[in-house]
Amino acid sequence: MPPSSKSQPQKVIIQLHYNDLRTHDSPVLSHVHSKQSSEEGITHFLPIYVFDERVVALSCVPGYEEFALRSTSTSAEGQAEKDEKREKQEKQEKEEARPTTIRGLGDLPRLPPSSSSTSSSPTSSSPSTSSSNLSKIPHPKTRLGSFHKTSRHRLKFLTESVFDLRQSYRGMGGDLINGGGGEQGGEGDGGRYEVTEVWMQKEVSTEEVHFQRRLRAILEPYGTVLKLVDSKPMVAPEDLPFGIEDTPDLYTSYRKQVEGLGEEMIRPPSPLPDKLKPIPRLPSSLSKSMYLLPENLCSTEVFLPYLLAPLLAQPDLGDPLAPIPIPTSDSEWDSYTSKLPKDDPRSAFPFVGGETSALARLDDYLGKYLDEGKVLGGTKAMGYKDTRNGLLGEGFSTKFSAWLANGSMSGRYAGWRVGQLMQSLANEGKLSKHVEGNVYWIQFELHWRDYFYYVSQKFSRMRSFNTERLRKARRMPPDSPAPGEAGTASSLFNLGGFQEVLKPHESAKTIDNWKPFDLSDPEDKARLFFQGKTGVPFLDAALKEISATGYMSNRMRQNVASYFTVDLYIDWRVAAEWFESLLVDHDVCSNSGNWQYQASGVGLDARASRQFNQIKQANQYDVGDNYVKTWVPALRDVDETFIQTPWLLSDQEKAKLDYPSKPLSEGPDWKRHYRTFNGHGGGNGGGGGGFGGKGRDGGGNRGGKRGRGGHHGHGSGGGKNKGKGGRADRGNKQLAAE
Ligand SMILES: Cc1cc2nc3c(=O)[nH]c(=O)nc-3n(C[C@H](O)[C@H](O)[C@H](O)COP(=O)(O)OP(=O)(O)OC[C@H]3O[C@@H](n4cnc5c(N)ncnc54)[C@H](O)[C@@H]3O)c2cc1C
Repeated sequence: MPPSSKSQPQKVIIQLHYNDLRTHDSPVLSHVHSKQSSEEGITHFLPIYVFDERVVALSCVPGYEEFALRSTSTSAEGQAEKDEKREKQEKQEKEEARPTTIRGLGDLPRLPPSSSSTSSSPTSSSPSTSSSNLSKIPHPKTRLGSFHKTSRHRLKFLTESVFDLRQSYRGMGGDLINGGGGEQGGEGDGGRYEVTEVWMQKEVSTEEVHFQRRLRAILEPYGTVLKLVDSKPMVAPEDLPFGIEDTPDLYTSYRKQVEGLGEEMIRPPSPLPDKLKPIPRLPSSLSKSMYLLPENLCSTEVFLPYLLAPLLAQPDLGDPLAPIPIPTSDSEWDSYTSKLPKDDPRSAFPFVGGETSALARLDDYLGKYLDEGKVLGGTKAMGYKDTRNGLLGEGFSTKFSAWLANGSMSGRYAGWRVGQLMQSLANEGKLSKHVEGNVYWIQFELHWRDYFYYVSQKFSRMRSFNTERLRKARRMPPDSPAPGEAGTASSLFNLGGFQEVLKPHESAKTIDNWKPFDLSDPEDKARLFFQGKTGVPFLDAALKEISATGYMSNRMRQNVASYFTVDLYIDWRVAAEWFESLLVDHDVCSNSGNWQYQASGVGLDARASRQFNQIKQANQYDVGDNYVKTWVPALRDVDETFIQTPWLLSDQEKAKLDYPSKPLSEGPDWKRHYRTFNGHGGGNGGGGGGFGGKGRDGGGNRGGKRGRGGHHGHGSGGGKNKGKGGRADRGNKQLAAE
């Protein structure tokens, strides 16, 4: 039983949400509401979400500027003064707090070991309108390319996810972050609170790891323990058949070993408690150490415009929007919402953020889960592998990635639901080999997500051991900063990537070959790439799509990454940063891991080169050239013979188009796939393949483009192209299978 005496402290567990914006399959909720936790006397549960100023531009958020400037000056004061203040603060906390939702921003609150609160201190909600003050708040940008850390697309998805989480908690009788008073704050009135534990999802990238270390140190003097829970992957680390440091370097070995776990591979999801433990009252002084978001700002509709304003004033390279100035008066703010960009109707990702929509998508794609091994529907999943290489519309792949990335969908739950669908189909006698291959492939892809998560950890750990070897390999003085990037502990962001750790001497030989970039130069190839001006319509379509929507299919991510890293051979990290900024589903391990994988000699790819033949890919996957027509309207009326290769048009015809006259780089094997080509084996599929041929990925796109203006392309191949095709083609086939 929870302690009832007023002199006894009430024990609180805090969950600090980050990339785990859900209540379903939450190990923290299960723990807090377990018998063990009740026996330990845990009486209250406080979930908090912190909009992180390192990744989200907060300069226009009402009241934040004042808070940030005040806390900067406070942090310069001496520790003794701080302690004195805190003592005073604790005394003050004899007052009662009004229900207020908190978003902590900036430094975490210094949580007093015990406190009770009685007074209200609502945060000002009038928007900050002075543009001179706004410049005092740092704007989060990426390191190499200086892109917004979080683009408008992900910001919207994130904000929707946070407020949806709040609704989920409210639906269960709780609240995200807090509410004192009323029904929720009634318990523990006049008592004292002891925060025994703070729980967070374990994060593995450098900045987050540093943050969690700092948090642990802040909490320690108060006797509060930071607990990290590894709730991101589909397969739990403790179930892996190897230690993280022994994670196989190659994906296929990783997957095969993990699949060897059989039925034990994916644990069932954590149960949801019927009723939540109450939230404690907040000390009124909290508003001094933590920015509290007032109730009236707690909706996407109201809050998002303040987050978007700094971004919309300075659109990044490639963004089709014209700049929208930051309002400078109350009346300008009043009309600001009407100027905000609408969602692009061409988007393949037309979804809103949050676990409500995540769970709806799971049902839509994997069927409605009724009971153990009983699932209703699941038609989309039954055609997953056949359609996953599509380019247009929401139906061609699961689209789980954005929810998985911010944790509003659990990876374990998604994988487990795939298993339930297979079980249900087997029970009903509907699991043909073909259907099984399709449904299973979703788990196959989810393993890629886990794999990048685990290898990122493995190599980050190895890297610190190998620093000396790396220094030697690159002939650097022993006391010089670690090779790669100063200040990073992870191999995810180093130019030499995982290979620099695995084979430092070989890596050192090629590392200086990567071409630099200068995004301020209008002719710079990286700049033109980000603007969607490569001159290759198939690629430009994808580059324009990601800028306009924050999403790009897996097929196109591979193509554009191959072009940037192999054909253009520009420092892959700046493109990875551009993706980081834009993607609604940005995930640090999947993004950098995949970029490294595409960049020759950097990632964990057994192949020496992964060069895609962009023309062959366009012929095979851009069914009816609709992808190019959708995203590059300037080429909509170009004849199908030239729409994928407009540089082959006459100068006169080219001059009529608002489109680059030639590609930034033309691939070595492209010509034989040009639709103007009258030689052997042209058209789709190249030598021996033909329209995707027997390639394992062909699926929904297979046979999509037939009989183009009398050009070849039914894949009979011939002459020197007959047979297996070039190295790049073999790479494509392998990739398509993955
Ligand atoms: C250069 C590059 C950058 C990428 N950056 C990201 C990223 O930041 N975040 C991200 O989630 N994925 C990334 N991917 C992987 C993949 O492209 C996306 O996961 C996928 O396109 C998302 O759409 P979906 O959910 O419909 O995928 P589906 O085809 O339906 O796949 C189901 C799930 O499997 C996982 N998955 C599939 N392919 C991969 C892969 N190659 N690597 C890791 N996980 C995978 C994802 O969680 C995905 O949601 C990247 C791929 C490339 C080539």
